[in-house]
Amino acid sequence: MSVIRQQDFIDSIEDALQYISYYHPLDFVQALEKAYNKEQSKAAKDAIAQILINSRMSAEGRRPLCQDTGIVTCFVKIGMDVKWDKTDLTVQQMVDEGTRRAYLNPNNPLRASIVADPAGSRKNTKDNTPSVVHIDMVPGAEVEVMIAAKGGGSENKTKMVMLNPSDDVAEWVEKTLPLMGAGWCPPGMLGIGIGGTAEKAAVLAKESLMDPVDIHELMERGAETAEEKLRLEIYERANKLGIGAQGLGGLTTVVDVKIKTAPTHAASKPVVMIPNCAATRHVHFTLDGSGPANLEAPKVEDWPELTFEVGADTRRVNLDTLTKEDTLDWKMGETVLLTGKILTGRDAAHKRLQDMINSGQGLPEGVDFDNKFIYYVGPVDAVGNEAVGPAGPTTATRMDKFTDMMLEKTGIIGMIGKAERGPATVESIKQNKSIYLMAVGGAAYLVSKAIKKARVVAFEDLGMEAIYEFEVEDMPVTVAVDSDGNNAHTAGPAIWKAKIEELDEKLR
Ligand SMILES: O=C(O)C[C@H](O)C(=O)O
Repeated sequence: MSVIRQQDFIDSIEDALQYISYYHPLDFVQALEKAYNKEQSKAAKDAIAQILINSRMSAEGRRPLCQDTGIVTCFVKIGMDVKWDKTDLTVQQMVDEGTRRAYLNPNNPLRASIVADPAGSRKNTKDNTPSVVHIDMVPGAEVEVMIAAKGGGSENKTKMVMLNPSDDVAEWVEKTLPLMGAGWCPPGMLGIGIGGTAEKAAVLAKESLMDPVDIHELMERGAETAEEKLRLEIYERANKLGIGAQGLGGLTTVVDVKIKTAPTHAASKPVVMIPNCAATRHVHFTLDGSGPANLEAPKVEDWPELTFEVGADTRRVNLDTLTKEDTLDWKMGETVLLTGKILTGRDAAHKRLQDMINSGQGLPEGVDFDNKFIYYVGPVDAVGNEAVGPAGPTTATRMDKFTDMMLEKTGIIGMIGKAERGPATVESIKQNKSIYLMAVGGAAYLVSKAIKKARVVAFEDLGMEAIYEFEVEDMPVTVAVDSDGNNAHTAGPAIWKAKIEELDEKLR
């Protein structure tokens, strides 16, 4: 029997969430470094470089890797021989208390992303609670915790299917992965749950993502079980799709595939696939009654030292004098350095803008989109002398439904975000002679260094979803859809899928 102090548990949760906000797991860094060294697609290699540079900067600066500091997801395995020193708080309440403290930490505040009343008012709870807690009673006298901060962009791409018993899981993954686009910020991991019931498969998929990256070890020793064989097959088929980093086309889409299974009904084969993004964050600790968890800081020397430099001939633009005509010769794939003012806005702000425009109220006071770019972002609050905290792009695809309105009614020149736009939006960008630029998702701390000033101009009550004005200096972006409708997110993967087939042919 061991006695676990509630305070030790809460302190450990708080420490763990702070820790994973700025330390990528080292196994993931090493997997990304391998992918970087192997990558032949320039766009994908540059994106991985930015993710790795960002990762090192976050570890050094102890600031979040990504502006989306996630929804807390916690697996707690409680030994049957454990006794708590007090019983006033439930395990859910203890995890929530640790979460609250971690997210409101004044030295490294994390972004509060959780909204209550999801089908109604969607009001931010302001402290990132409640967390999602899975509790298991297990043999023993310890409490084992696996905790993650899961980004919304990758969670949104979860897929579930009830296959027929004889259906092939690898085939389903190969068919489904391209439909998930790039909003999950590849390269990352795929967690796959097979069996049980529908909800059991989802929990298995999520739990599988808590394991370290070890696919290369598996390749070396060879598969021994059906699950291991399937992991290798899916890893190979997924990477042959050519989706690549940020969906720009390239050799590495996934750095590992994890599978967990459970016995299921003879009539069923439930399968859930959950991707983990480039900002994969999780840690594992055990409490035995001797005090809180002691999470050792990794050595920053273990991160690769990379540089990302744009070419001397890169287009530099002054946003404060830019017009739509100036952007007409910007070409898909080109890097552009932005200096000047941009306005931000994401899901909740777009919805409110739409309501205001439709009701005849027009734009809120102080908001003038004329000849401006809108940046889809929800930043972390600033500390010290930062203008703003980590502020990487959010998934632009979610804003597709508002794009006609923004292009036709507000005077914006174009948009900045991450991931692909749908076919109708690409067509609308072409018709309106607009442009869509992308920044690298998962390089949020690096991106924030280009933001020199920030102020809220409207919708302050929306928290991180308010409309901000940012003043940026040499903010690097890539033209993802140009004014002729050329689209990097369809062209890149198609080119790299064909190149990978060619490379395979040569190796045969
Ligand atoms: O909420 C965000 O900032 C980003 C989100 O995780 C996304 O990837 O779209």
